[in-house]
Amino acid sequence: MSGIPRVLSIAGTDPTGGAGIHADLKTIGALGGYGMAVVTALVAQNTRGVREVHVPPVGFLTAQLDAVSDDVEIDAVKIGMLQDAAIIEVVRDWLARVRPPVVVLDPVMVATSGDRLLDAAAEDALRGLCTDADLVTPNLAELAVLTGRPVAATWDEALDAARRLHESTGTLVLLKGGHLDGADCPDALVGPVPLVGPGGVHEVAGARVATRNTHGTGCSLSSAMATLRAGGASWPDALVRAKQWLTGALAHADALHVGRGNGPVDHFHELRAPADRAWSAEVWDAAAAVRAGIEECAFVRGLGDGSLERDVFTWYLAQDARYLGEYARLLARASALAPTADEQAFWARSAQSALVEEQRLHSAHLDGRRPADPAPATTAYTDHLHASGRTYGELVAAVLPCFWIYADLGTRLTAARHETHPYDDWLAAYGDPAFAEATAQAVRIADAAAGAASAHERARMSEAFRRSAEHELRFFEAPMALVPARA
Ligand SMILES: Nc1ncnc2c1ncn2[C@@H]1O[C@H](COP(=O)(O)OP(=O)(O)O)[C@@H](O)[C@H]1O
Ligand SMILES: Cc1ncc(COP(=O)(O)O)c(N)n1
Repeated sequence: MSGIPRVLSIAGTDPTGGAGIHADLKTIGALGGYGMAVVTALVAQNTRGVREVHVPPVGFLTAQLDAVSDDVEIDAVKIGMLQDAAIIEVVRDWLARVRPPVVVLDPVMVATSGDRLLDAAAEDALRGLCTDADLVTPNLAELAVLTGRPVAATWDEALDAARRLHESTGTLVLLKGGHLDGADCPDALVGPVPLVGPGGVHEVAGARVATRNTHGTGCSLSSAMATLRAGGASWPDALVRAKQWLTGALAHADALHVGRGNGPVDHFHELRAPADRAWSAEVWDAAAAVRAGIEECAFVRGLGDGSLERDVFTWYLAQDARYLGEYARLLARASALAPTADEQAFWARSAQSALVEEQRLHSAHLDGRRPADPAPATTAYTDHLHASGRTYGELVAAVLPCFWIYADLGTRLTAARHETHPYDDWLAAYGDPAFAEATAQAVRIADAAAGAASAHERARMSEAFRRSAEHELRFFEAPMALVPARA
C-alpha cells in the first residue's frame, strides 16, 4: 500500500450525485483515499426515484475493469449495483484474476420503495458473489432476499439473519439498522471471532438522525468501510469511524438542499464544520441517556436518599474495590504514556489516590472483609478498559467516565447530605471540590488529546468513552440484581 489507499468503486451512476459511484468517490475522498470508478449502469435517477437504466454491453465493463487493473495497483474494491447475472459473472471473473486485497460488496437488490431490482437468476449469482467478498453490507430487505427469509422486524431477528448469511457464505457481514423503527440506529459486524471479537458480533450503537435525506447512505457506508480497511484499520475500528463520519454526514444533510425527495448526505461535512466544539462536550451530550439511566437507577436513588440497604451497598463496595485495583493500573499506564510532565504527574497522582484513598474509604465499610470475586459487570468494565489502552487518547477517553460521572453524581447528591446520612462519607468523597477539580483536569487533558488526534483516533476516543459510560450504568445496576442476600 502506498499510504493513500487506492479504492475502486464498481457501481451505477446517480446524476444528482447522492448515490452510486458519485457517493462512493466523495466518500473515498472524504476518508482519505484516492477514488476510482468503473460504471456498471447509467441510471437516470434523482432524489425522487429511478426513471431509466441503461446497461452498457458486458464487454465494455470488462474493458473498463481491465483498463484500471492493467495500470493501477488497487488496494480495495467496493462493489455496488450489478444489474444482471452476466454482469455479476464478469465482475467475479475479474476478481478471480486481479484479487484486490479488500473487497466490499453492497448487494444492491431492493429499491427504497421495496421493489426487487434483480431477477431470480441475478439474485442467485449475487449470492455466489457474496462468497468472493471480504465484507458484505446488506440492508434488512437485502438480507431477507439473500437468506430466503421474511424481512427481520427486530434487531435480534436481524442479527440472527446476519449470522445465517455469514454461515452460508463464510463472509463477514455488516448488518445495517437503518430500516428499523425507533430512536436507535445500530450497525453490527457479524462473523468469525478473530475478526470481530467475542461472540462473533461487534455492535456499534448509533442515534437515528431525524432527516429524510438518507439517499446513498448504503453506498457511502460500504465505500467508507473499503477505504478505512485498506488504510489499515481493523474491521471493527473501520465501522466505528465510518459510522461516526456517516452520522455527521446525515446530521448535515438538510443544509445541502439538493432535490425535493430523499436528498443526499453531506460527505464533506468534516471539511466544512469548524472544529470549535470540545470533544468532551460532544461525548458528554451523546451519553445523556446513559447518564439519565444512572441517576434514575434504584441503587443511585437509594444512595441519595439513604434508603439503600447496607448489604447491597457493601456488595457494591466490594466490587468497587476490585474495580479500583484495575483502574489504578490503567491510570498508571496513562501516566507512562503521557506526553507532558504535568499530565504524567496528574495520572500518577490519580493512580495513587485510586489505590490508597478510595480503598481506605472502602475498607472502612468492608470491615476488613476480603473483596469478593469480580462480578460480570466488574470484569466487563475492566476488560473494556484494558482493551482501550492502544493509544494515550483512547485510554484517557476510557478512564474519563469514572471521574466525570462520579463527580457529577457527587455534586448532585451533595444536597442530600446530613450528619446522620448512612452513606455520608461516600457522598463527601465524590462531592469534594478537589475531586471536581481533578475531574476538570482529566477533561482538559482528554480535550487536548482529542485536539491532537486524527479523525480516526478521535472516533475511537468517542467510542471508548461511550462504552465506559455504559459500563458505569451496568456497574450501578449490578448490585440490585446480584446481591446474594436478595436472591
Ligand atoms: N436516519 C439515520 N440516522 C443515522 N444513521 C442512519 C440513518 N439511516 C440510515 N443510517 C445508517 O446508514 C447506513 C445505511 O443503512 P441502511 O439505511 O440500513 O442501508 P441502505 O442505505 O443500504 O438501505 C447504516 O450505517 C445505517 O445505520
Ligand atoms: C446507482 C445506484 N446505486 C445504489 C443506489 C442505492 O442507494 P442507497 O445507498 O440509498 O441504498 C442507488 N440509488 N443508485
